[in-house]
Amino acid sequence: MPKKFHNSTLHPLRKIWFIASIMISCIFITICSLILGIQPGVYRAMEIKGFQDSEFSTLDLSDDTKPGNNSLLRARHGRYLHTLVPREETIISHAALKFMADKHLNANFTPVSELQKSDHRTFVDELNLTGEKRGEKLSKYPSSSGSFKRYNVTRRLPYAIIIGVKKGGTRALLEYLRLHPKIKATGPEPHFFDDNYEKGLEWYRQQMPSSRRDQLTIEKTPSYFVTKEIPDKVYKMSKRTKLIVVLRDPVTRAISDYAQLADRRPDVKSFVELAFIDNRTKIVDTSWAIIKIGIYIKHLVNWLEYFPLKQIHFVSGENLIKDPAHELRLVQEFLGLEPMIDNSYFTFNSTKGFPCFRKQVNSSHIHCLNRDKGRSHPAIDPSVIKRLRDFYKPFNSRLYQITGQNFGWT
Ligand SMILES: Nc1ncnc2c1ncn2[C@@H]1O[C@H](COP(=O)(O)OS(=O)(=O)O)[C@@H](OP(=O)(O)O)[C@H]1O
Repeated sequence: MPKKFHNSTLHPLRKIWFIASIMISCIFITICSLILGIQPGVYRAMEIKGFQDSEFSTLDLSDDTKPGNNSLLRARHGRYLHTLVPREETIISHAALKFMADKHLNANFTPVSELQKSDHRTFVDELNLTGEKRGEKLSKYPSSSGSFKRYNVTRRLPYAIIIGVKKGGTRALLEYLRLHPKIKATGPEPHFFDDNYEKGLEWYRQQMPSSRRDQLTIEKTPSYFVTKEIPDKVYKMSKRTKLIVVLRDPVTRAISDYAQLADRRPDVKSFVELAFIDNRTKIVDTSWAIIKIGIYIKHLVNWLEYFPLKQIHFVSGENLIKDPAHELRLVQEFLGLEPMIDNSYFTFNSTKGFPCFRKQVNSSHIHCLNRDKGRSHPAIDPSVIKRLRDFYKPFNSRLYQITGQNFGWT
């Protein structure tokens, strides 16, 4: 098996769509299709990956980039290979450089258009992904050595999405994740896949915050989880998208959702009137959205048609309040990040009844979510609560079974 290095530091060239790809018997460097403006596929010695398939999700194109004086690697073993070493700020992975040096290999250039003419095989599953546009502005950040290196700062389609659930604690989770230096998160919910889909992926990308190439972009729109058509749409954007769902006891969730509704529409009917088809028989009205959202397993099944379970991370909404650092550790792990958000960021605010947090670990300034998070709930008769708990029980059991996670709702 050839050993693969994913080179996330190569610097592609303007005009001439060069590829940075090295294949010398055991080294194979891949690069993202977007950079080249060509479909993912295998082009002789190089592999072009789809946008999200490649961590290299930036377009490092700048107007002043020109081919440098280095030249393409030409393999000695009958196979040719291509890479680019255009200018001094172009960095090839150390592994590749060392290998080249060890083998006394030279560099050279070959336009991608030429490579495309030669044998080409397309990966079917990564077609038509769009992502970042060419020619985005480059920003400068000081490197650790004190000199300036070019880092591509641009807006990127999300690497992970908090897809639900409404009133689960999604805002808290997003704000906590924002504390991680490798995470960039949206502010408002973009509602791309439900309300703005016709605007296209470029519109969606524009809703994202700018990020460096070593940062992950995350958005949250809790309505995604319960909308049937959305898994397909997310899959079409990228089947690699990581999905996060914050789940909270469906009965408390329903009451929380109702409390918000009643805040906005004081003339709304009582919870009991809406929750049951008939108050006397106490048949639960499953057509009421506030009830329907809580049948989590039903919605999850739609996602599982497109995404494997291991690509979906479930956060316990209750634990997120009780022990945010623990839940955050699991999420950071899931995202493949070094765990940096720990206990030292959180402090429990007993007046609010929720954790609040500091944005910098040493800061004395504490932030809490605003007043529409953690609002007081209307008092609901215990018999109503019991009836709803009984209603959700079989669905919850199935959820525990499928996810392998017991959320402990009774
Ligand atoms: N730190 C902190 N501060 C305040 N609130 C917190 C926090 N952590 C979790 N929660 C719970 O988040 C619930 C709101 O969930 P969402 O943010 O998903 O709501 S929304 O769907 O975006 O409207 C919100 O629901 P309510 O208590 O019913 O308001 C809270 O229970």
